Amino acid sequence: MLSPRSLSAGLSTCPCPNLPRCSPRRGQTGFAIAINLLYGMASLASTFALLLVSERAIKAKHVQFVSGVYVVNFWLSALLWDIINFLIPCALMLVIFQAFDVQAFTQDSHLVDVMLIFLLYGWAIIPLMYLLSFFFSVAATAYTRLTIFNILSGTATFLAVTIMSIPELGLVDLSKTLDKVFLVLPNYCLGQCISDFYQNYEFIQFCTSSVEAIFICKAFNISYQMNYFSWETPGIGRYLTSLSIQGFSFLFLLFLIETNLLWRLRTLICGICRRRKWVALLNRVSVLPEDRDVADERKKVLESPPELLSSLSSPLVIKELTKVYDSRESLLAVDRISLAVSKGECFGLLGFNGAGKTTTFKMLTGDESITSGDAFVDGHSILANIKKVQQRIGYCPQFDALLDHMTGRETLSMYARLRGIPERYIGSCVENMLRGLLLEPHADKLVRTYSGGNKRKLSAGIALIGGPPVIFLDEPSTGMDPVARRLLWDAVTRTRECGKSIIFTSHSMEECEALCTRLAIMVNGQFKCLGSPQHLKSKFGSGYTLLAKTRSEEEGELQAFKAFVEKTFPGSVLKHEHQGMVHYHLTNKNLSWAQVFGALEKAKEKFRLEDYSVSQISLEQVFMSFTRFQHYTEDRGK
Ligand SMILES: Nc1ncnc2c1ncn2[C@@H]1O[C@H](COP(=O)(O)OP(=O)(O)OP(=O)(O)O)[C@@H](O)[C@H]1O
Repeated sequence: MLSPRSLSAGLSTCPCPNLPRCSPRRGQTGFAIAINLLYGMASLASTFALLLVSERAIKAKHVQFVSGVYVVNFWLSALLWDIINFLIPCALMLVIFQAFDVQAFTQDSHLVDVMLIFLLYGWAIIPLMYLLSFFFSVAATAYTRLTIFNILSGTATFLAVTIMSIPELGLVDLSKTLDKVFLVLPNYCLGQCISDFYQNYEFIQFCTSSVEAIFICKAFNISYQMNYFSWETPGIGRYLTSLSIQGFSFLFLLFLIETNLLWRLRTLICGICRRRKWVALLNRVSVLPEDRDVADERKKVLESPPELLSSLSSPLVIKELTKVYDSRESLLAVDRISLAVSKGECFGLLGFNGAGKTTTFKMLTGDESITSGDAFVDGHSILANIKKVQQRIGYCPQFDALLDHMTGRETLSMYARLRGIPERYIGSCVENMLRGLLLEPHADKLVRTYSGGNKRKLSAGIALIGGPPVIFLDEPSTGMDPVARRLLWDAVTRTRECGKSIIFTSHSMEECEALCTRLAIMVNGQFKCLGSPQHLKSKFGSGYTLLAKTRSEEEGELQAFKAFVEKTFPGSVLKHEHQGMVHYHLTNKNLSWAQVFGALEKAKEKFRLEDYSVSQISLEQVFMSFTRFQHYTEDRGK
């Protein structure tokens, strides 16, 4: 029997060299169309991974999930939209077939058949591109590598099978085996569908054209299928069936990955293997003494069930939350923190770079796995029901997770919709947020044209819109100008006063003093102190701060003033000295304001001080006093 592929490759086995319909040149047409189509489709298909890679890399996808998007909705809507977009160039291709009178694809109702081939190919290749997009974090790299993959998995496999099916090479059996193996590749199936469809049409045309032709076809055992979708060669039934199954399989794998089932399984297995190592790591750290307030908070959380704490108006309960990163060597990033955040509370998480603040947020929003412990939002466990938790939280990540091709207004409207705000209120809600954050002049500009500060405002707006019960803000005011920062503080304060729980990180002590009702200083993944700003200042910063400026040209007077301070306020510590400016910590707790000012007013005349100020110890000084606890591992010292 003659293989249609051997003919399609333009081989000398054509049984009817004198008949124009079966000339080798005509035999090559289907093959050539298939090859060219595969090249085109290789680059078209890889474009469907571009947006996904960027969305995942900048965490925009995560923020959408946190804002309440269901995994199924996210992927099926993406698939539907991409298939529609994919079918547009496919429809143009049909117009080209029509324009060039490619009868095999245009006669009878073949346009519909070819469209079905394209549709099933799209159904299979798009989810495959979605799956492979997980291997990349840069869109351009994803595009080039996926195009190469598509070319190899389409053109190369199609060519290999076609060449091996030449009887003279003696590899027909191998080609048949490979034909079955490559059925798992959408690009291969597309090539075969187009090529075989064309050949089948040619055979039908020739073999049914005259009595002699029927005789020739019988004599040379040329098989053709009147039903183009037949299972037997050159029907394309098995390729189409394979494409349909591939679509379902790739989507199934995608949901396995997205629902973190595979990842959870891996974490569970790794957890069992590494548990002993982790326990040793935790035991090593646990010998350090704990601050009284931190211990009290831990006791409160551990002694009451989270449901009870939630009903007692603590929507966020963190219970012994721990994270160990297992990259090169185990790194304890978050060390058994316990905390209950009440309604209407703004809790500040302060810490040095690499202290573990962002990791805590990542675990609380479902972006990172939890090594041990748990957290509860409105009584729902993160471990058991992350979706319910995500529907109740707003998240402003450390780096802006914004979609560049949308405007600020569109972005806020989208998140308002995701939060479930009724359609009729969305406009006013978005307007209020834009006004509140001073974003109105930029509302209709594309996000990619925004300055860093405006992007930050928009990220904060996304977290605040719709007023979820618990809001996480990771360094929300970074890069904002002073006016914008104050507007953000106002927005955060208004949200807090509406009874929402806010937990935020910042490196600005001024911001913490302005916003926090309570705060904790985190060092090496542990809370080192916890309480209201005033409580921490009183507890860790007794005494006063003295800043004085002498006339720098007179060194003698400076030395005399220093001697005066040390004599008048015994135990005072010189913190800094710079160009005639001295910074003292007056440690004596029993000094009154009157004593300090009285002494300094006299000194002002005597030592010709340019200026001086006395203040209570600042939060920054309290923060700085914890520097000694921070150890910088290779990773920590970012
Ligand atoms: N994916 C990761 N793999 C391994 N180690 C990590 C990973 N992410 C963070 N770390 C390490 O965990 C520690 C805590 O990092 P984290 O980003 O939580 O700190 P942070 O307090 O948010 O710092 P910053 O103030 O600079 O944002 C650091 O030592 C960091 O190097």
